[in-house]
Amino acid sequence: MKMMGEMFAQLGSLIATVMFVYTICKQYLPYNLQGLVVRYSHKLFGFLYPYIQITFDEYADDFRKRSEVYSAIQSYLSTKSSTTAKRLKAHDVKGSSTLVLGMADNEEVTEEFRGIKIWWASMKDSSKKNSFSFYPEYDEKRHFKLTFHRQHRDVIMGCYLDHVRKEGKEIAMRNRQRKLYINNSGKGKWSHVMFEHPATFETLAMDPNKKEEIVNDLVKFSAGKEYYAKIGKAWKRGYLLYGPPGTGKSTMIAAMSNLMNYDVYDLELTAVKDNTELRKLLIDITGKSIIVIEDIDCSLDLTGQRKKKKEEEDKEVKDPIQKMSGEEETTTSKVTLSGLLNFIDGIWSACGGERLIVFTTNYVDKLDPALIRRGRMDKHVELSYCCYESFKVLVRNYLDLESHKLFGSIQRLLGETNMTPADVAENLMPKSVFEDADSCLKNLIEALEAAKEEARMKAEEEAKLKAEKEAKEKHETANEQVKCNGTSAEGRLCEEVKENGV
Ligand SMILES: Nc1ncnc2c1ncn2[C@@H]1O[C@H](COP(=O)(O)OP(=O)(O)OP(=O)(O)O)[C@@H](O)[C@H]1O
Ligand SMILES: [Mg+2]
Repeated sequence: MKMMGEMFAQLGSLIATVMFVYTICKQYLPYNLQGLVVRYSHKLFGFLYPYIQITFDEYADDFRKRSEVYSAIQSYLSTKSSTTAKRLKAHDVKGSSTLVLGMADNEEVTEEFRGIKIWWASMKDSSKKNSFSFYPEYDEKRHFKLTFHRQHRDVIMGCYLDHVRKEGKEIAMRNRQRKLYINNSGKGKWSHVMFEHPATFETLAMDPNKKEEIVNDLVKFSAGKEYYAKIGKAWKRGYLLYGPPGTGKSTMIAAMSNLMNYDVYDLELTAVKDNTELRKLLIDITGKSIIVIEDIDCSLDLTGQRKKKKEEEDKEVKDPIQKMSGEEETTTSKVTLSGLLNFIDGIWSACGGERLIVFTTNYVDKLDPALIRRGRMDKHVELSYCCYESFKVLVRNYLDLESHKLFGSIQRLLGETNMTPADVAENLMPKSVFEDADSCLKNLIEALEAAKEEARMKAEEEAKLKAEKEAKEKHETANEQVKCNGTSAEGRLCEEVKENGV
C-alpha cells in the first residue's frame, strides 16, 4: 500500500514537471502549434500515468444535502476498512448499541473486484475561512478517491460502482435504528418513535410447522426482487393474522420486523380523514417496511358501508351524490372500502417497493371478502389457543425449562381446554422472587383446571338453555295444532295453509 502511495507520488511529480514545461512552452508557441502540444501532452500524460481516478464529494457545492453516493461508499468501506485499514473512526447509531467503524481521514484501503485491484482513499481538505475571527474556522471538505487501472474502465463503470452503491445502501439499512411510525396526528403525517421490541420467531409460541412456513415465506419474499420484477408484480405481500385476543398477532408483527429488519407503519384508519389523505400517507412510506392495520374489523365500518351500498342499490336509489354521502356518513373517517383497496394494491402501492401489509382481526368472518381475497392478503395465518408445542416455547422463554414432571398433566389439560398463549404466559411468570418453576407450573395447572371447569359449566348452561328453547318451541307448535284442530272450519283452513305452504 505504502509502495503504491510512493509510486503515485513519483508519478505525480513527473507529471507536474511535464505540465510545467508545457505551460511555459505554450506561451512562446505560435497559436496553431498550441493544439498540437495539448494533444501530445495528454498522450504523454496517459502513457506515464495509466490510472484513472474518480472523486466522490461529501457535499455538492451548495453544502445543502449530503451526497447519497458518498454515504453509500462510506457504509461500503466501513466493512472493508474495519479489517484492513490501520486508522479507523468509530461512531454510534442513534438509539442503537451498535458501534459503526469507518475509515479515518486520509486513510487508504485496497480491495479486489473480479481480480481487479482497486484503491480507495478518504481525503479531507481543510482551508481557512476568508472572514476574520480570533477563532478561525476551517472549511472541511471530504471526498473519497477511487483509483484503478484504465484497462478496467468498463468493469468499474459498468458494474463495480453499482455494486458499491447497492451494497453500501444495504449495509446502512442493516446498521440503522428501526422506527415505529404512527399517524395519529390527524394531519396526514407520520410521526415516529424508535422501534424496540424483543419478540422474535424463536420466542413466538405457535405450531412449529406453521412458524417455519411463515419464516420461509418471509425470507423468500425479501430475496425476491428479481422474481417479482420477472412476473411483473409489485414487490409486496399481504398477511392476514386472525384469531382470538391474546394469541400473538401483534407479537408476530414485531417478530416479522425483527426478522426482516423493516420499519413498522402502524396505520390508524379512523384517524385518516379521507381517501386522499390515505394516499398521501402511503406515498410517504419508505421501502423495507411493514404497514399494519390492527383490528381491521373495528377500524372502519367497511363491511357496513358495502352492505349499506348494496341495500341502496336494491332500493334502486337513482341519485349518485345522495348515494355517496350515505356511504360516507357511517363513520367520522371518510375512507371507503374502495379507497382502502386502492391503498393495498392500487398503482401507488407499488411505489417504494419491498413492503408487507398486515391486517389483524379477531373476527375474520366479519370482513368483506374483497378485502382479504388471495392476491391482496396473500397469506392467511390463524393464531389460535395454546397447544402443547406453543407451551414448550413459552416455558422455555419464561422459566428456562426444557422438561419437567408436570409437563404431562399440562399437555393433557391443554388438549381438554382452550387457553390463549397470553394467559398461559401470565400464569408462567413468577409473581415474586420467591416463586420457583415448580410453583409457576402448579399455578398454570390450577388455572387450566379452573378454565376447564368454567368451560364445562358454560357448556352445561348453554345445553340447558337450548333444551328449554326447544321445549318451548315444541310446546308452542303443539298449542297451535290444538288451536287449528279446534273448529272444523278453522281446521280445514289450517290444512289448506299447510298444503299450499302459504
Ligand atoms: N403466540 C405467542 N407467543 C409468545 N407470546 C405471546 C403469544 N401470544 C401472546 N403472547 C403474549 O401475550 C401478550 C399479548 O399478545 P398480543 O398482543 O400479541 O396478542 P394479540 O393476538 O395481538 O391480541 P389482540 O387481538 O387483543 O390484539 C404479548 O405481550 C405476549 O407476551
Ligand atoms: Mg394485537
